[in-house]
Amino acid sequence: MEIRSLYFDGSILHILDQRYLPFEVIDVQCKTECDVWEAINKMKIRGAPAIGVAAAYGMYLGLRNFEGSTETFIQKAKELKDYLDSARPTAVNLAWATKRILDKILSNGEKSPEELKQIALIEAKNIENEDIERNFKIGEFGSELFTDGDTIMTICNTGELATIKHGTAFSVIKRSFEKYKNISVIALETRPYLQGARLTAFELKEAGIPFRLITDNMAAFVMQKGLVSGIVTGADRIASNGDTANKVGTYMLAVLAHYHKIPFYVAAPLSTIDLNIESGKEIPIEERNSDEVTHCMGQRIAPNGVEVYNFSFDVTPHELITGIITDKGIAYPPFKKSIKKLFEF
Ligand SMILES: CSC[C@H]1O[C@H](OP(=O)(O)O)[C@H](O)[C@@H]1O
Repeated sequence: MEIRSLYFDGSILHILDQRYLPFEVIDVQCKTECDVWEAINKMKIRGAPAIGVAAAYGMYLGLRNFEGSTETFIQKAKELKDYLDSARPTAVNLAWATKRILDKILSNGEKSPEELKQIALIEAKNIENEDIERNFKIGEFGSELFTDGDTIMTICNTGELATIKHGTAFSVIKRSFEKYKNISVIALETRPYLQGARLTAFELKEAGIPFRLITDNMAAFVMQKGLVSGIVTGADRIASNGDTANKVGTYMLAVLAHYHKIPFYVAAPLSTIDLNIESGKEIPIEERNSDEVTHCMGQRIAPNGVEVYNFSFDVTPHELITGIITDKGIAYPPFKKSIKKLFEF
């Protein structure tokens, strides 16, 4: 079954509501920028690259019925970017995508609003199509790091549902499975949204890749038992020094990998690298509703009124990262230098 996180039919942005997977396939029809904002904020669609593409289409949906001068059209586009960027703060791909659309409009400021609407739509389609090629290349580069018989651990979901196609860390896993014998996966369930149990397990099964699903608190023991050859995770924002924000629990894996001398890789397109920040200290970490912690699949599991922490991401210091796999190649320490070099290609 072909899994698509989203598709634009020329009028409506269709989003697969991931909150109900793998049990129900529900199509969310986004007709306005508000529909897109809600789809991102409520995690109907999630995954850094996927929310970037959704927001790019959200810019078009917010502009397509605009009437007025080019000057007020540009002002509207700037307001739309700020609005859509506010849906979720951590994944830089969101703001990167809306900036792509705004910059395209600004560089064509002499055109009419009707022409600029089409330019915005074409740029959104470009961002969508580029994601496919980028992720395929991530898989090619990353699979060079593995060999026959390897077991790859991963957290959260970085597959087709988090991107447009191939995935990021999932692309490395899939390409390794295609190239080598006896590749298998250990996937963390990834509380509280259960991206691993609900989405990655679904995608691995669809792909016919052997895997074991584990609870997040099993990760250390599984590593101590020597069952993990390497770890590949996704990323939501990578600072210019290589510090990486990713799903909460990633930092835990990195520390454990360091202790157990297991290679720890991050996989992401260049659009996930934020050269405007020096370190992970500057990355905004999203905190979500406490219900996600006190409930599981809508079922209350904690007493009423308990206090929680619900950090949706954490930051892995670059010192714990073996390499960063991108669509332009693999960056190795010192990351400040190697990341900069990737942008020169
Ligand atoms: C290739 S997806 C990158 C990243 O996004 C996920 O977060 P969320 O499910 O909250 O959107 C997770 O951190 C993935 O690694």
